[in-house]
Amino acid sequence: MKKLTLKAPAKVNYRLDVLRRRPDGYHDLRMIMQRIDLCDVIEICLSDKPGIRVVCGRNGVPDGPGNIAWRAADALLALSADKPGIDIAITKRIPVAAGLGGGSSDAATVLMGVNELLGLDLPESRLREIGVALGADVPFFIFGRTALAEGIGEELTAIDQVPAAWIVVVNPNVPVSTAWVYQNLQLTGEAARVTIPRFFENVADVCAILSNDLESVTIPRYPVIGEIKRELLVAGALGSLMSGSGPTVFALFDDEGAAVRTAEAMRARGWFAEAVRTI
Ligand SMILES: C[C@@](CO)(OP(=O)(O)O)[C@H](O)COP(=O)(O)OP(=O)(O)OC[C@H]1O[C@@H](n2ccc(N)nc2=O)[C@H](O)[C@@H]1O
Ligand SMILES: Nc1ncnc2c1ncn2[C@@H]1O[C@H](COP(=O)(O)OP(=O)(O)O)[C@@H](O)[C@H]1O
Repeated sequence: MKKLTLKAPAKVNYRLDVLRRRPDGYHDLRMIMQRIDLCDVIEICLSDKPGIRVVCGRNGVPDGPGNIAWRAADALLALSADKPGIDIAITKRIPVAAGLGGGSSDAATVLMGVNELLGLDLPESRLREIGVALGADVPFFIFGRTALAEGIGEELTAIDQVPAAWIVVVNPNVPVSTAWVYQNLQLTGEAARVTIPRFFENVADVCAILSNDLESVTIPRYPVIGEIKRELLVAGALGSLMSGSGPTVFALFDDEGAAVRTAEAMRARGWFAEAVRTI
C-alpha cells in the first residue's frame, strides 16, 4: 500500500505580541515565526484494515485519538469517498509541550501527507482552514515559509527577506500549558502601539526585534528560563528569547562552531539542547 515518510519541523517565535483578548477566549497576536531543522519523523501508510492508528510511544504524548495527528487524519478521511485505513508512526525529536509547536507541525504534516496519499488534491488554503480547527499554529506549518502571523496565528504573510542562522534550543523540561499561560497574562495594551519591521538583512536585525509577551507569565513561574537566556548570551549568542509559551529558550548565532559548543555546554548542565539551522 502507499506510504510516505515526512519530516515535521519545529518553530521558534522571533516575536510574539499579544494584542487583545477576544470574546471566544483566544487572543489576537502578532508573531514572527521561523521553522528550524529540529524535526519529528512521520510515516503515513494506507492500509486495507479500516480505521486510523497513531503510534508515538513517547511519554506525555497520547497514541490513538488523543493525538493531534489522529485528528488531522480523521478530518481528511471525512472528506474522502474512499475510506482506507491509515497507519501513522511518529518518531518524536521535538521536545513536548515546549513552545516549539511540535504537535501542530505533526498535524500539518499529516494533513499534507494524507491529502497526497488519498489524492484529495485540496488546495493549501483549504488545508489551512482545516488546520486552524486543530490548533492555532497548524496553518503556519502548512504555509511553509517564515511568516508574520496575525489573528490567532492563522493570518499569514510571507517574510521573504530573513537571514539563515544557527539556532541553539535549550529545554529545561518543566511542564508549561499554553492555555494556562494565556489565562494568566496581564495585557498592557503596549504591543498594539508599536510597529515591527518585516525585512531582516542579517541576524542582528532579527535580534533587534526579539520579544515575547508570554515571558511575563512563564519566567516568574520558572526562573530557570531567565537563567538559560542569560547563560546563552554569556556564551556569545547574538540574542536569546523564550519560544511561544515556553519553557524552551532559543538563541541566535551566526557561527556554527559557537552554536555547537554552546549546545554541548548546555547539555552538560543536564538540559535538552541542540544546535540547528533555520529552514
Ligand atoms: C503560544 C504559541 C505561539 O506560537 O505556541 P506554543 O507555545 O503553543 O508552541 C501559540 O499561540 C499557541 O498555538 P497552539 O498551541 O496551536 O494553540 P491551540 O492549541 O489552538 O490553543 C491552546 C490554548 O491556547 C490559548 N490560545 C491559543 C492561541 C491564541 N491565539 N490565543 C489563545 O488564547 C487558548 O486558551 C487555547 O485553548
Ligand atoms: N503529535 C503530538 N506531539 C506532541 N504533543 C502532542 C501530540 N498530540 C497531542 N499532543 C499533546 O499536546 C500537548 C502540547 O504539545 P506540543 O505541541 O508539543 O506543545 P507546544 O505547542 O507547546 O509546542 C502535549 O501535552 C501533548 O500531550
